[in-house]
Amino acid sequence: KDPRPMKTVFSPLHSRRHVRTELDGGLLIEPHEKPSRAETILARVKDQALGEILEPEEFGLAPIQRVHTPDYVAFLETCWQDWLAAGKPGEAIPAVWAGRGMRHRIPKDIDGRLGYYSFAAETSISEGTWEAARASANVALTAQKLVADGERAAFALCRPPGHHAHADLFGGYCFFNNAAIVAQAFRDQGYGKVAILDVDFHHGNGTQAIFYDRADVLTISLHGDPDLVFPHFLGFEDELGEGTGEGYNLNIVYPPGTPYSTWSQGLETACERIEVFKPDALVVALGVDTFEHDPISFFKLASEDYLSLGQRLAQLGLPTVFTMEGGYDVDAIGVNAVNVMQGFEGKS
Ligand SMILES: NCCCCCC(=O)NO
Ligand SMILES: [Mg+2]
Ligand SMILES: [Zn+2]
Repeated sequence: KDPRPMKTVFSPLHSRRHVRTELDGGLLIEPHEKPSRAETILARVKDQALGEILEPEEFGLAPIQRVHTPDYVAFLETCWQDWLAAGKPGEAIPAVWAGRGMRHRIPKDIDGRLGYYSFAAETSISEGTWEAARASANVALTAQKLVADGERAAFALCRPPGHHAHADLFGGYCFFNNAAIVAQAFRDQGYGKVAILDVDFHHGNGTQAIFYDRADVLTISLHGDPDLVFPHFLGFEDELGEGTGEGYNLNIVYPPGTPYSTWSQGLETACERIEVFKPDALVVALGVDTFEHDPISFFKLASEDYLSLGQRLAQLGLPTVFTMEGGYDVDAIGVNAVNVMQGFEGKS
């Protein structure tokens, strides 16, 4: 049991992601996934003296490409300049996809490549998105290194988030799947089994897909019913994994209005599954859009429930990396995210 306070990893480069648009309800709105989210959490970490705050080390592309395909990474690196070179007036937004009966091949044109490499249209790209996404992955990998070097737990204050990103798809405000990159880094460093627990309101579709046929990484997500909310096309309870991975994916789905008293039953099921799996490390994809006042979600967790969540996770007794995912009530995001860490550290 490590008595030392939990370290937080944060990069000011998150602010290089500052898109002006998000397609929502037929309008281009101010994006929910905005810089003040990370700044508010950072301020709360400092206000609560949670622990030391570190800037990330540079890990390069190799650990990213252990999860994401080289062509996808290359696409993200040049997307904005390709879009500008094509003379487009606005931010880069995908608008065309291969529907049923069409071909999944990689077009030359930037509009075609935006569609090929995404699954949703709300996630605009502009200048600095690449740099911010790379920094977010470095934040996650620095937290993983802290834990691998002996810390009991570390908080990767990631922005942009990652759990919706597939091996070669962006969407849901995500580009690099930070939680998956951390899990794969643990595996590459000899941790035989890793569990990823996604407590974000939304299904971690990217994380599920990346490890779906593998038994060495257990993926679990609690989330709003995909029949009703994003990501709509994955995250149902009958998705159990495939091939070698069958039995190593668990989705726990809840309806609108779900309070912590109900949600925590799913958390208990998840924790019991993790205990049976006996992993060598735990990655928690931490979204706090489960909050009762979150503008885009429909669960009813209260701020104090995040203390309980942290306490429960600590009881697993595993080396733990938290990767920041969603949460859009910016006034409350700092208290809610840091409550998880303080609960983990024993605060009730
Ligand atoms: N209308 C798009 C909603 C994207 C989901 C964002 C999120 O918080 N995922 O965890
Ligand atoms: Mg989730
Ligand atoms: Zn979310």
